Amino acid sequence: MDNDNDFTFCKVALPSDQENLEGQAVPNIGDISLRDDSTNGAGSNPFDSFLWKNNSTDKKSVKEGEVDDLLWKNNLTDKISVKEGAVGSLSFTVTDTAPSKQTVSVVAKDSVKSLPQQTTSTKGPKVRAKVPFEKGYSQMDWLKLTRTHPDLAGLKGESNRRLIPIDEVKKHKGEGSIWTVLKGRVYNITPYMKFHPGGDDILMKAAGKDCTSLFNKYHAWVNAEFMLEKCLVGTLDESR
Ligand code: HEM
Repeated sequence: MDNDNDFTFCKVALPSDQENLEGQAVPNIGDISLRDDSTNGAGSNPFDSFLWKNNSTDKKSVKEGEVDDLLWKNNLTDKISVKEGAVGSLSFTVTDTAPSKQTVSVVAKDSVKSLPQQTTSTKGPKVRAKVPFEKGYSQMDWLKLTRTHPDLAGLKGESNRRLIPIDEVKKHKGEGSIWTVLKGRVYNITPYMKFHPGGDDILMKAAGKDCTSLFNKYHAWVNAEFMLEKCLVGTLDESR
């Protein structure tokens, strides 16, 4: 038989630029999952519009320095290590969030060029005063309560269009009844205390006074008008 016609054992050479790929695989490949990072998460969380004033991508797109916020939101409070590399035409990022769990994002190099916002920062996460919520006190639970409770504001039939002097607000700063003023509106936040993601201790700073500047200092983006809608007791009477 003429060996030139037998292709059975013909060796196929690798393209020269891939010759060294063998053995270059990501270690522990079995522990690595693939994640599509091409979306920025906007709209994927049912609370996005509930918690935040608008669905602007400002907060949720990953920009240099904003990764901390995203990590915090996803409860990734542990130290994060981010490794980047490239295999052929793919670049990858390995995010080590916990000792036993690794996540790798693989994106084509070309798409990275066309999406300049998909950058990561290896800067350590900021320490945020996030308080783990007690069972039954998540933001989902609060949303449900606002939809089912007949009188969260404790109005007992009174109108919530009443003008309320600050002196009256000051009287409601104790355990049984806690009012606050936010952007000119008076809210009975007593039922919200245990649902506050920053904790009820810090929210006590709002008790019996105008908390607008504190509120804006911590989270101006939070949609309090909507969240506390059912806690509205009136409008602050600024003339007194
Ligand atoms: C009275 C109306 C308030 C409402 C409806 C409210 C609501 C919220 C919400 C929804 C979050 C989670 C934020 C997020 O996921 O990005 C949060 C966190 C937090 N809030 Fe408030 N809050 C209020 C007032 C305040 C006040 C007056 C303070 C400070 C005295 C405060 C301090 C915090 C802190 C420290 C956190 C956690 C850390 C952070 O997100 O930076 N909050 N609050």
